[in-house]
Amino acid sequence: MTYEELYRQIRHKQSYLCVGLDTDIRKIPAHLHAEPDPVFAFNRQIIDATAEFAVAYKPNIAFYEAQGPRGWESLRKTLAYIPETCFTIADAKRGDIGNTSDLYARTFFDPTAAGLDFDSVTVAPYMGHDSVTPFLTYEGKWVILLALTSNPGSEDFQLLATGPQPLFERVIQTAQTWADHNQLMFVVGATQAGQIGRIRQLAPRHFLLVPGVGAQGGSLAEVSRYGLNDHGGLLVNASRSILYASDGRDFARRAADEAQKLQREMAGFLSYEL
Ligand SMILES: O=c1ccn([C@@H]2O[C@H](COP(=O)(O)O)[C@@H](O)[C@H]2O)c(=O)[nH]1
Repeated sequence: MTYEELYRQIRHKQSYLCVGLDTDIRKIPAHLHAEPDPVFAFNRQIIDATAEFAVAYKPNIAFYEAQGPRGWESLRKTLAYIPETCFTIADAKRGDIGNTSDLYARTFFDPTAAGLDFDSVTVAPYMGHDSVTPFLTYEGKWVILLALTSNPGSEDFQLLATGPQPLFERVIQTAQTWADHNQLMFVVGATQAGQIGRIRQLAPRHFLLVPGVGAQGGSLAEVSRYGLNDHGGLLVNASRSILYASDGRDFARRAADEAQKLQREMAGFLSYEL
């Protein structure tokens, strides 16, 4: 999906919601365990219930890998089920020496390899340019680079001063020499809303993937205030607050309610920006 297509979806749905498919087999409603593939049965109903409110879906790969071969199959079916009009993110946080990154990229971007054809993958910047650029050789595919993450440990390295700037700012600036806003996004935690204005100055056109509203307590209002640009420019992710709004038979309806609540709030912010 291109930058302009993503923007069109944001305008059309009046939403920059990304639903995180962090599907934990231990948390899904009991009645789904009778299904042949409980994780896919859960995801299918979540996608059906939320697709009108969301422009993106982000399966977190850990939740599927932890299930072994069954998990990879659930992931493959889930990805195939997500509507074409939605942007897809493999939240895998990969990155290694060049030939290894090359294989990670094939895993998520080349459908003839592992049967997966994601639009994007999250990548850790720590190993530098040659660990990231193999992902950028796929036309029409995106790298979403970890910049300033939502967790408390983000302080350990990302905020360390490197000369006059914290390390995460150097990541954002240097990465823009590898790819432009048509192929590169940055992860910025919603819990870091105080930094989003500065990040917008450094990367005015790039999309920011913002996890951390809902269960982690980040503020959608603050993120939107400082992060929106003239193309939306944000994908705000919520996982647990949507997926596990109920653990009963009404889980999909309750997930839709949560997604709609976020979408309505987003529509209010977008009406000033688009
Ligand atoms: O900085 C980061 C980067 C990634 N994540 C991921 O996003 C979701 C958040 O889930 P919630 O349940 O909405 O808290 C999850 O997959 C994380 O691994 C993040 O939270 N922060």
